[in-house]
Amino acid sequence: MLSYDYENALRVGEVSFEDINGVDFTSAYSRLMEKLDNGVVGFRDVIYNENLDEYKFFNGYKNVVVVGMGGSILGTMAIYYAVSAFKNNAYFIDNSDPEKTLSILNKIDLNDSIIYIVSKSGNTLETLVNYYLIKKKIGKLNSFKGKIVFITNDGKLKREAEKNNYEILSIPENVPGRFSVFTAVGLAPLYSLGTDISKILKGAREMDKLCRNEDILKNPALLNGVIHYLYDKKGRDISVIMSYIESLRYFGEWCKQLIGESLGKRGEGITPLLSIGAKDQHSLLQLYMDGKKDKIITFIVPKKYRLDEEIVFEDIDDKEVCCMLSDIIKCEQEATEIALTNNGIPNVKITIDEVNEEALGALMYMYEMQVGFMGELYNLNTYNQPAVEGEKKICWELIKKCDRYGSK
Ligand SMILES: O=P(O)(O)OC[C@H]1O[C@](O)(CO)[C@@H](O)[C@@H]1O
Repeated sequence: MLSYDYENALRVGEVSFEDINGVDFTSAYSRLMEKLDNGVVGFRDVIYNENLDEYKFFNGYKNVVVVGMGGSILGTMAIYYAVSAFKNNAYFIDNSDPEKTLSILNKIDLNDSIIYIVSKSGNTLETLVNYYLIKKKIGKLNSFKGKIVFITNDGKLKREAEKNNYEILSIPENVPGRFSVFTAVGLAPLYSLGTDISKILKGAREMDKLCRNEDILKNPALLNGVIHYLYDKKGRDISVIMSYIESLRYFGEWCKQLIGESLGKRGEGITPLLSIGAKDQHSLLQLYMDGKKDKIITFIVPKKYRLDEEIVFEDIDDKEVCCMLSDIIKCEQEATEIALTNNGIPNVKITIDEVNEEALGALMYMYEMQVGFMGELYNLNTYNQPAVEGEKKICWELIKKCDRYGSK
């Protein structure tokens, strides 16, 4: 399912096995388990939800449109682009970029679409405006035969959904947005996208068994968390997440928010930097090899690529080589790992069998637990994001000044 190799982070670099034993990870483990057992935070409970029928809306629409920001859409995108990368029936409206949003809405038939409006607070500006834009487009249709589902708990969007009798799904209040992929937030749209949502949860539950292990060497989430915590303390506060498959690009985007928004507090936190192999060997490997010693690399690699083919080519010595396409990218990852290790750059590797629902469930749950453990190590509130509120207040004031008809 998933294996975690950490030797290259202890054999080279500034962190030793003794350093690990010097961290009171047992207390951090206990504090997180207590929070999970007492329901202070609920991202573990939701993976044991047996009643998935409430997420299973009619999935016979040609288009699935998801509108949301941050944790309300990134988890869905991570799994969709990983598992369904070869389909093209999903449209993610995840920004306030008019070109992107209008290029989607001007192209698709909203009558043959199921539309998810996702916002836990119900007050996120971008999601609100994008909803009103869709409402405007629907208003111009003779009749709307699509379906609109709101996934929200509160705010303006909840009131709008109730006023219009739209379908409403709720999110457990004790699950922060960036931890909500295993709730209606991810599972309802992913069901409409033809993803096997029960396999996603199966993978998460398998990983949860490992994450409950107090033996750190058998608990990948705890061990990876302690290693990254220690390297941060040694000055390596940039966590490069380098996936050797394009379909994990949005998994990286989801990780970025999970790590950055959970741990970036009180002047602390590690900085996620996303890379895709093998291509970023030709853009950032120089920096990783010979730049500031402030990075630790995490490789994420599949054992098997779902599409593969034999290739025959001549190498630079004009010698014929016959191999599989996947042999090329696997050699590139191995060569990069060896080169970085030889250069004293610490690195860890997460290997999954292949990119599928179970693997994504396991991988995403591992990172949720890792961030949970790290939040306890830093002794901070992992689950809020107070620093983002200032910008929102300023933006709402500026928006009022944009009102073209002065209806203050
Ligand atoms: O789901 P909501 O309430 O629309 O919030 C969207 C995102 O905005 C944030 O609150 C940050 O502004 C994230 O934590 C959250 O995932």
